[in-house]
Amino acid sequence: MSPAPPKTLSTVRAFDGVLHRFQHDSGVLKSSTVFSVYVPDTDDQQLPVIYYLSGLTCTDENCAQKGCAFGPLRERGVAMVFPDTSPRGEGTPDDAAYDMGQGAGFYVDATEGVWAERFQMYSYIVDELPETLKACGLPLNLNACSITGHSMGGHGALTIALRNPGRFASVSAFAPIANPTAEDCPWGQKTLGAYLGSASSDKAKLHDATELVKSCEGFSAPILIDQGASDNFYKTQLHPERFVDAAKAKGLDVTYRLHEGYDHSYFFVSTFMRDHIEFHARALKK
Ligand SMILES: N[C@@H](CCC(=O)N[C@@H](CS)C(=O)NCC(=O)O)C(=O)O
Repeated sequence: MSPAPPKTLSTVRAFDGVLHRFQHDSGVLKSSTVFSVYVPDTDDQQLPVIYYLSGLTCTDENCAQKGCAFGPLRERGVAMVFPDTSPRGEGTPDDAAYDMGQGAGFYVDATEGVWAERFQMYSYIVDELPETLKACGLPLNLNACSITGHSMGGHGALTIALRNPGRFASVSAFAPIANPTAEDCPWGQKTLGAYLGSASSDKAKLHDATELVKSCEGFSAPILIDQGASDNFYKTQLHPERFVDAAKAKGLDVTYRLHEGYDHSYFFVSTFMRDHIEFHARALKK
């Protein structure tokens, strides 16, 4: 079934391009949802696309406002799509804590309890969002795409890329939650446990980049991961080196950079955003 056409909420000019904000009724999320797309000015009707998946508590706006992505996107002639991080609105379940419920969809298809009906962010990003983008009237080539994300969104980018080999030209992550089913990842234990029944189940391991990479077949896209050494969540939640070691053992093309002094915030993300955009632009041949 074709998704309902999106409605334009706003357009704003920035860095010789336009940030478009759309709303649509998502059949997958069973709610109204919002996403943004930055499109640099161009005569090219076939711009490649980078999907940016945000972290806990974020909407489509955090990275658009603080990620410093537009200048490098304009220079390379690449568009960027910023989805929300969960379903929202009337009738959508939530949790009092910031790390579960609205703003914390974890890019999985929930199967348990109140979450199962709407918390279907994996299917939304993989299937419904690209279909919806086709109806936006923008000059995008949705067959030429890469994916990146921050924290929970880095987890989303890595797991979605690994589960869909050949779909993304490249994948990158800023401080990803890289091994969420591990006992020393409280975010994964709690929230994947709630959404999928148990964080140690085979179902949950399909949403764990470190577990997926150990058994991935046919995946050859280059991978870039940046991590701040002064990130409070580095050793207590994220564990990026576990993914990097497993990817290297598999012979994958992975670059890992640990940056002294950087924390988990958008000061860190924005510092290295240009590198990520250039990394993806090379893979997208821009
Ligand atoms: N609020 C949480 C942390 C949540 C958090 O750090 N979220 C990150 C992604 S994991 C973020 O991007 N926050 C929004 C922002 O900085 O704009 C806490 O106090 O520990």
